[in-house]
Amino acid sequence: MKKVGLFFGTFNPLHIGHLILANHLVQETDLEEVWFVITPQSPFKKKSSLLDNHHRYQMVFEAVEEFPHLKPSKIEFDLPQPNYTINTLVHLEEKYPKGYSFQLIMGEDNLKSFRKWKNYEEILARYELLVYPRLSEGVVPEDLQDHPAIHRIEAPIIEISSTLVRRMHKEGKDVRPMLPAAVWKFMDEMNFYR
Ligand SMILES: Nc1ncnc2c1ncn2[C@@H]1O[C@H](COP(=O)(O)OP(=O)(O)OP(=O)(O)O)[C@@H](O)[C@H]1O
Ligand SMILES: O=C(O)c1ccc[n+]([C@@H]2O[C@H](COP(=O)([O-])O)[C@@H](O)[C@H]2O)c1
Repeated sequence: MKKVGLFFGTFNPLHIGHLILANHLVQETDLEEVWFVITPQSPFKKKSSLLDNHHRYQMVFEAVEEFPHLKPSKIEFDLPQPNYTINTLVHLEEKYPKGYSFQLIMGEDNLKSFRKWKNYEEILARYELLVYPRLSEGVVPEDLQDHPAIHRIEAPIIEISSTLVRRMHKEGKDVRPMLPAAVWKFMDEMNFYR
């Protein structure tokens, strides 16, 4: 049984915060692989300045190419939008009926609003959540604090965001240290987020 951690996001673009976290999980937990699931349309996010799915995929693909345990996933590209994670999980179980066991990777910020996710109770009944620390406002709801399906894991906190990268880049500032080299190269060549 291959243990796969699913890391959902818009990755607009992927930055080193995402990459460091995914690598940390693969190195420090019993996850064999982490899949970056590129979400076409996140339920609570606006579509403004969102690059085409395939361009976001391409950047993840190039960034993880040299890391054999990290993979990009297009699984949500043909699913209805906005992309509810429960639907994707059902689809994944159909596509990989044997040999894989999936867990969800989630930042503590998302856990705080997790009760707004579609069918979150069903997700918790069927999947383990690996929750890593983030700096964020608010509190984790009491019923999720000691939930048996929720596992806290240690990981470095790197508080940068794609929004910050896009904003600074648009202002003509240097963002290269925040991006994997391949992401920067593609973004620059394609004139993204200008
Ligand atoms: N610096 C970070 N460290 C760890 N996890 C992060 C970091 N930034 C975002 N994440 C998490 O990674 C997942 C995918 O992130 P997403 O693509 O939404 O990036 P983002 O940087 O938050 O984007 P945006 O600024 O465009 O909203 C989300 O679950 C998000 O909480
Ligand atoms: O299923 C839901 O209801 C749901 C609600 C919000 C977010 N998600 C998933 O979580 C991912 C990260 O969310 P966000 O808002 O931090 O970008 C996003 O790409 C979706 O895959 C899922």
